[in-house]
Amino acid sequence: MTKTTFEHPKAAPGKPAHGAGGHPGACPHGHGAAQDGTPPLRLIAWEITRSCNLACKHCRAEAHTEPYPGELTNAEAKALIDTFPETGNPIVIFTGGEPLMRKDWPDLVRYAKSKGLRCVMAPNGTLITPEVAKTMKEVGIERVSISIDGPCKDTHDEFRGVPGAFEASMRGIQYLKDEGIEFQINTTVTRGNLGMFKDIFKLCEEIGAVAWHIFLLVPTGRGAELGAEIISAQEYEDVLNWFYDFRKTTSMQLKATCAPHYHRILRQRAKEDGIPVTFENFGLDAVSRGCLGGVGFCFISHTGIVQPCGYLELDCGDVKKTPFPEIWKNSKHFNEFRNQDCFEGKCGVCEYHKVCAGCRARAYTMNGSHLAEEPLCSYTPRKAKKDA
Ligand code: HEM
Ligand SMILES: C[C@H]1O[C@@H](n2cnc3c(N)ncnc32)[C@H](O)[C@@H]1O
Ligand code: MET
Ligand code: SF4
Repeated sequence: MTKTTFEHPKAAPGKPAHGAGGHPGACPHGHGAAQDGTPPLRLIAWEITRSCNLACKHCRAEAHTEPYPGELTNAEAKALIDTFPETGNPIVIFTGGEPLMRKDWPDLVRYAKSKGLRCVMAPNGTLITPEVAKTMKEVGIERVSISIDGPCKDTHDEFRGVPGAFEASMRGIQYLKDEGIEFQINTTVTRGNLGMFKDIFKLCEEIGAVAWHIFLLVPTGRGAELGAEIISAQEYEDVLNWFYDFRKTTSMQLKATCAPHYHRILRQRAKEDGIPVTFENFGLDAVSRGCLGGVGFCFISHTGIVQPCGYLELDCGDVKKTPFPEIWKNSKHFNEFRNQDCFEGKCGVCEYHKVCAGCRARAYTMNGSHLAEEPLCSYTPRKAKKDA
């Protein structure tokens, strides 16, 4: 059975990820920035439906099982896909909600593939049957992410709100493996599972995940009620330093998402270790950056609202009213994110801004503005120190 290999969005070895416009989110596929300096899109997270069969405690979407009104129709969804290639050559993440709850998902993926787009999917894993896995393979899904937030059924099911979720996801993973579809595990970091990290990683290894992506909890949606689960700035510093060291012990691809300050920590630690931050030494992390929202990444909601990411409900445009490439190019907020001068507090003066930029969603939910400083970063920029 042939195995699909998902190539990461990265710069060609030896070449910087920055395009002609100098944006760190520039195109990994050799396409430079547009003539006008608009950075090309690398990744689109597209919430094809918000309906979901689970009830996770932290869910940014506060997803429920019932249908949501206003979901893009099949025709609207295809018209949107038609516009994707104009923005660069983005990888499309078919997400949700639970993307498998949208009946026409195979048709949409087939259509996107016919436009030359690379497609990956982010189901929670519980609805993957042998037939679903076969269809995924047939339509050309290149990688699937499955979220696992605890190393065993008790911890995972408690967090995901539905008994049996862990075992159903594990079964789903087995069906993916049977079809030779590669998968990664996504884990949300909370105070509750911090102590279980080694066990979660061991599980990823045992089941044969190609990557482990950790997502640092954003207190939005149902996650806003999880105050006590949000770890402190110092705990973030500790866990991201641990992640830096742990990376050296495994060949599995590790990535910290919604943890932009990891890109600062990586550079601080690499400098101490005397290791240049190159693709050869650090893989994707060397050529990517922390918050890619509006710079190389965006999110499109089930109704067609474009956002910097799923965790920040900042309306940057409506694809039903404005062509998506125009939104990507002209959105006021996206242009703010492309210019450090627009940032407030220490993120506005930080020498690591270009590789970090802080989590814009946490800035919004915890500090009241999408341009405020990252609330969970303990670093004091050199310039802020001088001015103090
Ligand atoms: C290949 C399979 C992958 C799948 C299925 C996947 C899935 C997801 C999903 C579901 C989200 C959340 C979207 C949202 O609600 O906003 C996300 C976020 C994200 N992913 Fe992935 N991902 C994959 C690979 C990657 C890779 C290789 C990268 C590296 C560049 C990446 C970078 C990101 C970024 C930057 C975010 C947005 C969160 C942020 O702003 O930091 N993903 N991913
Ligand atoms: C794509 C990933 O996003 C996670 N996810 C869902 N809601 C939140 C939140 N509030 N904060 C961080 N991650 C979240 C999912 O659990 C999935 O693993
Ligand atoms: N439902 C999927 C998961 O939990 C993707 C979206 S989460 C808001 O991984
Ligand atoms: S986090 Fe994902 S799986 Fe969980 S309720 Fe939300 S959409 Fe569903």
